[in-house]
Amino acid sequence: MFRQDLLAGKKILVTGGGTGLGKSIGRRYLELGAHLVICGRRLAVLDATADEFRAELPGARIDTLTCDVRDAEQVEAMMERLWQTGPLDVLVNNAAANFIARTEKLSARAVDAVLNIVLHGSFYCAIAAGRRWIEAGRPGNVISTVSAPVITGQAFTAPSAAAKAGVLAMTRSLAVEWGPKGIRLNCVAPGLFPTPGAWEQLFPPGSQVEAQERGVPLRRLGEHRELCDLYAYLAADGSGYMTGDLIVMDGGRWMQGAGGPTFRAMQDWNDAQWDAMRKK
Ligand SMILES: CCCCC/C=C/C(=O)SCCNC(=O)CCNC(=O)[C@H](O)C(C)(C)COP(=O)(O)OP(=O)(O)OC[C@H]1O[C@@H](n2cnc3c(N)ncnc32)[C@H](O)[C@@H]1OP(=O)(O)O
Ligand SMILES: NC(=O)C1=CN([C@@H]2O[C@H](COP(=O)(O)OP(=O)(O)OC[C@H]3O[C@@H](n4cnc5c(N)ncnc54)[C@H](OP(=O)(O)O)[C@@H]3O)[C@@H](O)[C@H]2O)C=CC1
Repeated sequence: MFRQDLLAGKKILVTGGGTGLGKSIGRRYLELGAHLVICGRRLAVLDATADEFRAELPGARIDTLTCDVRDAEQVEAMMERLWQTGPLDVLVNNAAANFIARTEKLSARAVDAVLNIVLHGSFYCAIAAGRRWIEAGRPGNVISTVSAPVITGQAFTAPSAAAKAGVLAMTRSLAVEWGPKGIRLNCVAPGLFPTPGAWEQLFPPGSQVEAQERGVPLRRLGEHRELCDLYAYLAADGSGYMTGDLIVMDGGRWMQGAGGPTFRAMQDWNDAQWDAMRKK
């Protein structure tokens, strides 16, 4: 889809880049010539991913940095180290946490566990990068991973929905505040893109009442490559006029809600069922 050197010369940080979607996005950035930096809390996970990438893509430039994004001091220290080898061009706020629970049963620590990673972590990273871009008079680019519940809300995952909605509000606020300085920010809301992390937390064995594809108008799950190409586009200069946007890539899943189960069932009606309905 893209020229192989689309991202050559760009240094890109993917938070939570050692696993799941962050790992897939990082791999795509490397394929397209970027200098990739990944961070997360577990160095062994980051190093294993980096080793895998180096074996797959000889010559790939990849650095690993441990950082708990909940801690503003660790974020500052990470950015300082990262900048020592040259400025960052793109920040991808991907690190997140989520779990299913009845909201009235959540402890304060449980609420904070999600809000601190998703909302505070994304804020700390955006400010630490943004301040450096502004001081240096450089353009910047922030891509934040949110989810469709920023539009709809989502029962039993209220802290994640609220935190991601906060990240969208941050994105739109800073798109205006920092736009004149050449810094742009956008959000991506992926639908169902299987990863061990998300599936362990959100779809435990036995919890499914129907095949997950049934809830998606396009009747399939997302492929990582499809999502990664969107992140590649957003990281590239060719998307330079996009800012403050929310791009949902979910096969139409989030729009199912308004029709309810009856209209959803109609997606699978045959001609006889439509004829019977007309004759009534
Ligand atoms: C298509 C649908 C849209 C989906 C959108 C979003 C998807 C995702 O974000 S998927 C990403 C999934 N990946 C992860 O969650 C990985 C990171 N997760 C974690 O690190 C843990 O799961 C964490 C969130 C619990 C944080 O770990 P840690 O900081 O080590 O926290 P503790 O284990 O000490 O727990 C803190 C606090 O939270 C309570 N708690 C933990 N799990 C649950 C639960 N399932 N239900 C209720 N409460 C939970 C835990 O008990 C602690 O509270 P206190 O007991 O009061 O101390
Ligand atoms: N998979 C899907 O279908 C969907 C995913 N998303 C979003 O996509 C993103 C990736 O999720 P996914 O790949 O599925 O799940 P993962 O669990 O694989 O990814 C979460 C990543 O965040 C890192 N992380 C968690 N807490 C911290 C922290 N405090 N500091 C630094 N890093 C941290 C984890 O690494 P470590 O534990 O080592 O710190 C891990 O690499 C998330 O933003 C998620 O909300 C949104 C909608 C759907």
